[in-house]
Amino acid sequence: MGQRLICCLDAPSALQPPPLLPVRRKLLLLCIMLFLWLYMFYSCAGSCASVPGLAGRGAGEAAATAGAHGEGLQVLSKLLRRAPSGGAKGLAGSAAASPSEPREEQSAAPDPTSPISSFFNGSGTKKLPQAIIIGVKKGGTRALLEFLRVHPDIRAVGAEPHFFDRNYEQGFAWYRDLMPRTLDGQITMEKTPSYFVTKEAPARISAMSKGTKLIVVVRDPVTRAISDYTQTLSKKPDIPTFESLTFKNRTTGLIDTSWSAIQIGIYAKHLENWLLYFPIGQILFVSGERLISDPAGELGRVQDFLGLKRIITDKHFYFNKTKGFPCLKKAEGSSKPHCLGKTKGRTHPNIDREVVQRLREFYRPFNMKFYQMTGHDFGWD
Ligand SMILES: Nc1ncnc2c1ncn2[C@@H]1O[C@H](COP(=O)(O)OS(=O)(=O)O)[C@@H](OP(=O)(O)O)[C@H]1O
Repeated sequence: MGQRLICCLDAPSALQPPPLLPVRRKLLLLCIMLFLWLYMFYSCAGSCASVPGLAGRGAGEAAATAGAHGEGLQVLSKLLRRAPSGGAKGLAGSAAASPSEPREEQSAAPDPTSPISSFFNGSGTKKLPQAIIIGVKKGGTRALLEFLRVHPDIRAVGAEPHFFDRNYEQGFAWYRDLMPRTLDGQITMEKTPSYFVTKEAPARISAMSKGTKLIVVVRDPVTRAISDYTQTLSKKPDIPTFESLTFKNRTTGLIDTSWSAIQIGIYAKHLENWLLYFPIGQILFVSGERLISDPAGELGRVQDFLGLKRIITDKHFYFNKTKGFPCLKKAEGSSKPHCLGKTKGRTHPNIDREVVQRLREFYRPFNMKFYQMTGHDFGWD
């Protein structure tokens, strides 16, 4: 009996839990926590784009940022990339219909309705934009916005809201809701290139705020028209030739100014409309050509105009020979190089040299007027 007692006291007690159990319990608890954590991240995939630091970026880019923060988060990155990126209410439809911006070029909009996402969106508020890229279509507006997003003090909505032209009746609350959350000192931005040629846009933007800073990326109107035509051709291969659309009467050489591809390039005429509501100093004109040949230089001007520290410099860019354009060494929220998609930098069709020449003559007086109005010679002639 005594022997048995000694034996039982020495042996692991039946009353004590085996030493492995607490470890298992801890492991189980850890697993549950990890699962919950994964679930929360997965659920907020879209909304993470609204979290300061990731604002206005799609789930993929948000994921890339998460991935950059640690090895373990790389698994999360993959999950997030697969996560459905919901469109902001009412925006998806209008953006899909946008003639200036094919859908594949737009960043995924966040899903602000997810309840778990609001947990992550605690800091920052949605504000109406203080600066807008108002044009011009095919000027290089997407490149400018993507480059600006590298700046930590800029938060931009990825898709084109088309508020001041197509969605104005939705009201300012709708518009504000599309915006990413920002902290004090951060600038909210959007770009919709069609604003520049929309008659009502200047009065409407002025009604939102007289102090709104306006940015216009302008490009040689002849190349811009060809770029515009190339985009339409890529969607509708059966359209008439550029040459035939250019003229009302080819024999007399009368240009068809009602064709939007031609009309948009009469910059001086559109600018007059803006100057009724905004002083010229409140509008920055970015050269679409220089945005390609010297992106850092143009970005320097834009940062000055926005009152921001010059953080985006030549260190951020490299020239991608295959793409034929400058690209970002690191897209914001990613460690990987980033070029714009294949709908930017399309090969243009060859246009009859005489037609190009005629168009140059047509635009010359308007260009001169535009140089005079802006105090800047863009060198298109
Ligand atoms: N870095 C970089 N990468 C690619 N493309 C660049 C870049 N910088 C400017 N561009 C020029 O941008 C032109 C498209 O202009 P937008 O972005 O304003 O087009 S849109 O109105 O939003 O559809 C596009 O016009 P196309 O070349 O005719 O396709 C480009 O020439």
